[in-house]
Amino acid sequence: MNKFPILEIFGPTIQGEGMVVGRKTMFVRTAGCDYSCSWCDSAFTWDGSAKDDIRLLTAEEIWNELSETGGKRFSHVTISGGNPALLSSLGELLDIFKEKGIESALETQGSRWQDWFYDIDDLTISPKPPSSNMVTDFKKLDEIIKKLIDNESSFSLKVVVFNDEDMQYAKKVHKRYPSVPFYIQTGNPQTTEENTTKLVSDLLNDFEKLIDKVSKDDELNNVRVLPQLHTLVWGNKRGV
Ligand SMILES: C[S@@+](CC[C@H](N)C(=O)[O-])C[C@H]1O[C@@H](n2cnc3c(N)ncnc32)[C@H](O)[C@@H]1O
Ligand SMILES: Nc1nc2[nH]cc(C(=O)O)c2c(=O)[nH]1
Ligand code: SF4
Ligand SMILES: [Mg+2]
Repeated sequence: MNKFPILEIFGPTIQGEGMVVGRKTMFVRTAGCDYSCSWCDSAFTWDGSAKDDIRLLTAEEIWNELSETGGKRFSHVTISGGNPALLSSLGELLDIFKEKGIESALETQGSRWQDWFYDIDDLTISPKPPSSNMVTDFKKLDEIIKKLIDNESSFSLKVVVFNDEDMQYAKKVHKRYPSVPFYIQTGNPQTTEENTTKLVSDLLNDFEKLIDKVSKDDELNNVRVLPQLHTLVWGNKRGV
């Protein structure tokens, strides 16, 4: 039995981001990432600060905990991290979902491929813009996107935008893969702010500015602009 490093299992809540925003879902958050984005809102998955909370669980144990936590009140599970695509055997969990009639979503940055991506219902690839300090391997990303297009997978691209340079990057990604549904998401620069009223007010301002930029840009006609809905509701709270 393979074991997977798990940091959080929570829900039901709503998917706060991207292609299935608003969908009622459970979350499974894996530990470990091959990136270290400067603004990561889940840095505890890779910076060592929550290393004592990591549990090694089998797919069956993850399923049992999802069932105990969510009861009969869910039909969809989102796998996020960290980068869940580091886990080559995670297909074992997707086999259980299939058997139980549960739909799945994945959040990953497009740095690694796994064949179990084919079994995900709503797959989000979120390449990282310059403000993250990460560098996109476009050869790898090309390979991943080609496989998903050839398989007719339901997937999207989501780029978080903090500044004009990020917007240029977002445009470059959208141009490179014009047939892939494209989402632009507000960046949260205050991931440790505890004053939710202030945070939400600032984020709504940033969201408005982002909408304005996209509205004025003739290369961004076929895109969707979204905030992180969960952050607008719960601020930087974990496990929601
Ligand atoms: C925490 S990541 C985990 C999954 C995967 N490592 C990835 O980055 O796609 C989940 C999503 O949150 C986004 N995200 C992380 N920090 C953020 C921030 N400060 N503001 C807005 N979105 C953020 C990421 O870009 C990604 O789309
Ligand atoms: N409600 C909610 N929606 C989310 N969408 C992506 C999340 C993530 O951290 O990957 C996330 C999260 O942590 N909570
Ligand atoms: S790739 Fe995702 S989890 Fe990893 S550091 Fe970046 S935002 Fe955080
Ligand atoms: Mg998050």
